[in-house]
Amino acid sequence: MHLYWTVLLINYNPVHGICIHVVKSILLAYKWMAAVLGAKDAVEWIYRGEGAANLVLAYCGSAPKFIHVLVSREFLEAVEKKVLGQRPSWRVDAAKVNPLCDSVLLIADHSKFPHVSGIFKEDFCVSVEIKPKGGFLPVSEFIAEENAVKKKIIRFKMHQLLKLHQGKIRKISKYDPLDMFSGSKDRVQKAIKSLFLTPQNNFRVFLNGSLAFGGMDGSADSASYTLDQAFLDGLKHIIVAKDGMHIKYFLELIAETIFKSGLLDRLLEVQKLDAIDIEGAIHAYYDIVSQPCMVCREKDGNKLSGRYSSLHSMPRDEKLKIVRDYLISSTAKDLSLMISFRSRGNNLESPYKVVFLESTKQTFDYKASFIDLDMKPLKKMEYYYKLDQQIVSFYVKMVKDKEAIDNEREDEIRCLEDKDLSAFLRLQRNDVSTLSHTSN
Ligand SMILES: O=P(O)(O)O[C@@H]1[C@@H](OP(=O)(O)O)[C@H](OP(=O)(O)O)[C@H](O)[C@H](OP(=O)(O)O)[C@H]1OP(=O)(O)O
Ligand SMILES: Nc1ncnc2c1ncn2[C@@H]1O[C@H](COP(=O)(O)OP(=O)(O)OP(=O)(O)O)[C@@H](O)[C@H]1O
Ligand SMILES: [Zn+2]
Repeated sequence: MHLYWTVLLINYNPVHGICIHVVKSILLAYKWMAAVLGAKDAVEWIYRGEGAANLVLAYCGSAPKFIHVLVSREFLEAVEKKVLGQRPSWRVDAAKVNPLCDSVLLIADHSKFPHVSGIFKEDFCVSVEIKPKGGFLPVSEFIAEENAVKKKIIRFKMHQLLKLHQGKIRKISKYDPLDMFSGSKDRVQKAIKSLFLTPQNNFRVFLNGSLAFGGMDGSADSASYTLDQAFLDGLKHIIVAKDGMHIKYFLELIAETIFKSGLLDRLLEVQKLDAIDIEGAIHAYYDIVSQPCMVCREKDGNKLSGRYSSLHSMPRDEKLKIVRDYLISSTAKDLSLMISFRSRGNNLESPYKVVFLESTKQTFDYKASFIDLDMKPLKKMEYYYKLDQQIVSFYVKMVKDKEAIDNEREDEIRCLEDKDLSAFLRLQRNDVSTLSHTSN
């Protein structure tokens, strides 16, 4: 018998105008789904995580699998009440479950292997969730000179400074997406280690579907990254290491899988659909929504808008393609990758891909999936442009401030050196005179 573990996505009340497409797609199944979940059914749904738009619950009951599920207001209210204690308070304040939804979306739980009873005795499963973010430096000719730093420094790194300044994070991430997407095994390993050291909202580990490491709330600054004993004990079920270095080997396993699977190479291709950067795409956007181009209007003062005339004079379908590709790329820059592992043991019939971990000489089944694939909405384009400019200008300012501070420090050091030198010379002169006194 196959028992599928599923997760349930409940749309929040769209107070911030978020995501109604999930609800729309569910209504299609209305006619043929008979069961409606009631308040008592909430016990079978456990909190899995959440983002800005969705609250994600995993099914732990034994009912047959479904694809779309109708729900009652009572079920939604009971679920909201049930998980309240587990949700981060800032998420609770930011959004409520929409009690008017009459249906929710069931999707496969990618943090587990579907359980097939009788085949696997040791069903222990460890999963990682990685949000790799954008992994390439733009080369667009439309990037303004004052923003040229974007071609050298990855956005993630610049954004970290702004987030630190805004209090969204307490320390700068050690992670560099350029390592992750480098195609070099050593650099992928470095990226995984960095994620482990500073997971923020980019790295989580689940043991048998329950969060074991990293922040649950999806915020960039989750408080508890402590390694609890349960996590270490859990890893011992998967990784066989007499030297006790389970974490080291686990990180190697993740890096090996990412490197071998080529998953990020394919993701990078999609990210690169953003060929002309938001500084180019924004012009096409204004034309598509038939609004005057605010960027050209602003730049008119310094006679730079001519530079974008090639974009404004393009045929409409090309402009549409630019914007569509930009939004697809943005989705690819914000999605997460989930990889689940279990020890393969002697089972040769497994339908899953295999990875071999050289350090422990173990073979693992793995399955990898991308999650959070909701297409970014067109209306975000203006916001993307503003955020991009904010990130870059803040970074440039910080670098300039730092240079100024460094220069000031150098001056101070020079001054101090001068003072020390003259003090030293004075001392020497005194010594000489003392010496001459003594000799007299
Ligand atoms: O702009 P970014 O790079 O900060 O990405 C946002 C993410 O922030 P991050 O920097 O990864 O912590 C942000 O993540 P959090 O909610 O902060 O965990 C969202 O994923 C947001 O997408 P959406 O608005 O929910 O569709 C993301 O917005 P998009 O820009 O991808 O639309
Ligand atoms: N299919 C899945 N299997 C297991 N866990 C999942 C699945 N989908 C989502 N999750 C968990 O729930 C969390 C939130 O889901 P998701 O990112 O889709 O929500 P969102 O509201 O769209 O987030 P965002 O703010 O990034 O847009 C994920 O980070 C992940 O931990
Ligand atoms: Zn323009």
